[in-house]
Amino acid sequence: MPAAAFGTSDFVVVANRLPVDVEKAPDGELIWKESPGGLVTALKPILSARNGAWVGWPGAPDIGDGADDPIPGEDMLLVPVKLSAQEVEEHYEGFSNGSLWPLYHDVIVKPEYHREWWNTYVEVNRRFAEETARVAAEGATVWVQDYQLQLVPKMLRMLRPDVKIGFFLHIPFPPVELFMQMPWRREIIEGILGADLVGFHLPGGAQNFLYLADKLAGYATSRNSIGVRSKFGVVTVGFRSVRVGAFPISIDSAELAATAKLPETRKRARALRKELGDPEKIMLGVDRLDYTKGIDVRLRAIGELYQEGRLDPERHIFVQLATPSRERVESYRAMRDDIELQVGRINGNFGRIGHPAIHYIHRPVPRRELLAFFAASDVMLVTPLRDGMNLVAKEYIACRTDSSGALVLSEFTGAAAELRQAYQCNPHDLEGVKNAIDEAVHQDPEDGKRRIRAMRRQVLQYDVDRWARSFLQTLAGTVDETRA
Ligand SMILES: Nc1ncnc2c1ncn2[C@@H]1O[C@H](COP(=O)(O)OP(=O)(O)O)[C@@H](O)[C@H]1O
Ligand SMILES: O=P(O)(O)OC[C@H]1O[C@H](O[C@H]2O[C@H](CO)[C@@H](O)[C@H](O)[C@H]2O)[C@H](O)[C@@H](O)[C@@H]1O
Repeated sequence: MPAAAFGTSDFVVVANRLPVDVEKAPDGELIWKESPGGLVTALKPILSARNGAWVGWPGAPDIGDGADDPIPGEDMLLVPVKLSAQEVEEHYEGFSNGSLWPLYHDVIVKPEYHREWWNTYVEVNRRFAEETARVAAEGATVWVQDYQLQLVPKMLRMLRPDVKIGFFLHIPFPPVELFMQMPWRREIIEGILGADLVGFHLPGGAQNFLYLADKLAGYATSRNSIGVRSKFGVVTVGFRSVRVGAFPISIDSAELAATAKLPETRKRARALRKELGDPEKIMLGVDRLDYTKGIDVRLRAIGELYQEGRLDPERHIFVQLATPSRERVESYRAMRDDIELQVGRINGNFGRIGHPAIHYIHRPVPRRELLAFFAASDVMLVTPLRDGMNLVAKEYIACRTDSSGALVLSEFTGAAAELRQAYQCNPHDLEGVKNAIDEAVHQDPEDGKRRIRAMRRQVLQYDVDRWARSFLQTLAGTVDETRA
């Protein structure tokens, strides 16, 4: 366990969440658990390898003095920013997940804009900036993550002009017609432009941002060449140049593949198939329970495929693993009710005693068990209405070490730009989703192998280390911009 030593970290990641969440047991004892989501999955190996510091919220409101104690970390210094219940309600549940999240995900649900939420968002961003300013060593590299902290780059620059600042957005950045809804749109653009380098998953997000920097804030931008000769656009902010580019995130592919290949994982995968009644085909969904993920879409598609006899509930079963997420936000509660109603209805219509057509688990599954599920499943269903990247799709591909399996993938994920050989579908077109599932379940095994092999090459070559290196080398100015 590294000792807390402020002002000495050369590499600092700042993210809304720490990689571990705290829970207070009834006896007051603090229990630490891995936190949910792809951001943590991606950044944990990067920070462990670099021995840096991670500034973040420990994931529970009002935990008192306990979290000042050293936090169990793996080769990194964990620096908690503790938030009150009101701050969690207004910054995390309110402005981050009630305003920004739906706005940036194509307004799938209607965003709400409240001044109190915004004021708390500003305050919490300030706290993160101040904590980071204390931790970072002279001339450190600071990498700020995601939509919850878009004001931190500018605030930190004012406190610590000596540090290099990168900002990466893990969710889509919306087009101008949507972003213009945001009452504090100019403040957000200015906040992000405090960074030296701004990264998005896809060139489209970078283009949207560059357009808005010009239109809203009046900065000179060069943006025509993203994705053609150069991967970067530039915004001129006073005497500074802010580079803007696309850096698609990935996973620790080799580690995942190696773990999926272990005899224990294979044994567990075989046991899982048995426990599920040895069906001919297992379809799998793995998501945070979020309305962006299109869990309802795939359930509707499967229900209709059973109804039409194109899938057989005796032979083709579906397992949905759903991690609870943002449960105090109303739209999440409503979506959970809808999904659980659908699961019940489909099982009522097509299951029998001891043999449900759909298995639904509403809790996180341990990592090893999850990899066994990937290894055991014939068809992976990833059907978001909108998703920044979707690491689950890449994890499934990495775990298919014998090149069997099939991936049904929504065109509205960042991953679709790389995983071209998946059975791609438009999640708004139910017939299209049904056809993609039907094709994947009944694919020719040789064609399936060709597809998985091509996707494995992509995922193994472009892993999370390459993502981080490419971002950090660009930030350090040590990369040829036309070839990165
Ligand atoms: N039910 C679950 N149990 C365990 N891990 C999960 C579960 N659902 C999702 N995960 C993990 O959380 C991460 C989700 O990342 P991603 O697909 O990028 O979406 P997001 O970050 O929006 O949740 C992946 O690493 C995935 O394996
Ligand atoms: O912290 P939570 O509110 O529980 O949410 C978990 C994370 O969800 C989002 O993940 C995104 O990042 C992934 C990695 O880049 C990407 O693959 C996925 O498409 C995104 O949805 C969110 O952006 C994170 O900040 C959250 O921690």
